[in-house]
Amino acid sequence: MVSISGSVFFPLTVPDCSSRSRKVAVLDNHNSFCLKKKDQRRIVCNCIAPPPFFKSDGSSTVNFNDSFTSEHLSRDNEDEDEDEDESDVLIECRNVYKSFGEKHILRGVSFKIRHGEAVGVIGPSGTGKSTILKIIAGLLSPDKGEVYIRGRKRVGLIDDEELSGLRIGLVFQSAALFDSLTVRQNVGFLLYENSSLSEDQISALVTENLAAVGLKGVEDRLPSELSGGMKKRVALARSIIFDNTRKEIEPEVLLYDEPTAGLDPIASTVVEDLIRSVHIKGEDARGKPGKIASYIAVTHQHSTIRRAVDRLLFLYEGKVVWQGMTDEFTTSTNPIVQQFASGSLDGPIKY
Ligand SMILES: Nc1ncnc2c1ncn2[C@@H]1O[C@H](COP(=O)(O)OP(=O)(O)OP(=O)(O)O)[C@@H](O)[C@H]1O
Repeated sequence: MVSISGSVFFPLTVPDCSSRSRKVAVLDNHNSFCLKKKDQRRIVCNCIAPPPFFKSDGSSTVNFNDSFTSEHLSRDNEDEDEDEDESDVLIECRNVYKSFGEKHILRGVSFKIRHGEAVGVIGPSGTGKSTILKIIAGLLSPDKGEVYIRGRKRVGLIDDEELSGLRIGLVFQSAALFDSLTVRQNVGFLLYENSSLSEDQISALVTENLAAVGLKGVEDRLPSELSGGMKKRVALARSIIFDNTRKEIEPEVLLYDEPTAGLDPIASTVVEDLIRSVHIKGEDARGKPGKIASYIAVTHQHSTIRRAVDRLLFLYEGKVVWQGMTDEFTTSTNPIVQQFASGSLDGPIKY
């Protein structure tokens, strides 16, 4: 199942969640919010049946490899990797193009995200980093090229509801909480809207997921009663909550759009550690393994590159021009990477 976590969907009138309001405002193709009836909205979409090597908790019975162990220039066509094990690929963008009017933003972007990976997307402003996240989330469609979700080509946007196999959550830079809803209603929003769980079951899940991000006893507070850092935690809890009574529980990929932008260095560290903690290779605030299978973080922050991700994709002039492990970023001899890492005005990147 590909699902878009709560951050994307905003209630138009935000009544009492228990009434399970039927109208929401959703992000349209122009990045603004438009009205849709709940019946027309398909949060669950573009899915494939989970292959047998995934267990009900989203973990895998096969060995997943870290896909890139050394830096390399990206090839235009990753189909060449015929001998590669594809069984752990959760998301693949293949030769993706996207223009906005005369602005040709993405011009053949190709990469794969594997189970267990923590990937950063970096590159100069305006190169389409957020755009690629929105395409992966199904909020925008590519003009050309394909997005594969666990090996199945996605057709259409988030309105497709035929297949299952992966949940995708998009976490915006701002916490984007609903001001007039309590923390409980914010975190449980998608479950109130889309599950058949009882109020008590949702409430218990909300408390559990808040505990995973280190928050206790805040369920009845309004967002205005929280600090900025607490709001980010609540937003993260809203992104990781899911209906755990379902027979098949799909792995989840989280997409973070500049999660530490505008934060001071210490607040950034807190968020970076939080991102690590909800990943399956991390340990959440309760000391339990995180639930997020893989994540992609768009970032400009050096601290986030160093602390929160393992592998980097460098987007420039519409393509992935370099990819490698984070420790290779500062030692790379690639002139584009060197200029970006040093912040120099001299080099191939022109502003
Ligand atoms: N819906 C849209 N309609 C028109 N233009 C758009 C739309 N979305 C993005 N753009 C344009 O596409 C370009 C890439 O935008 P995007 O936000 O993906 O870049 P970015 O690499 O994330 O930038 P930054 O690092 O500054 O956040 C920008 O010039 C932006 O103005």
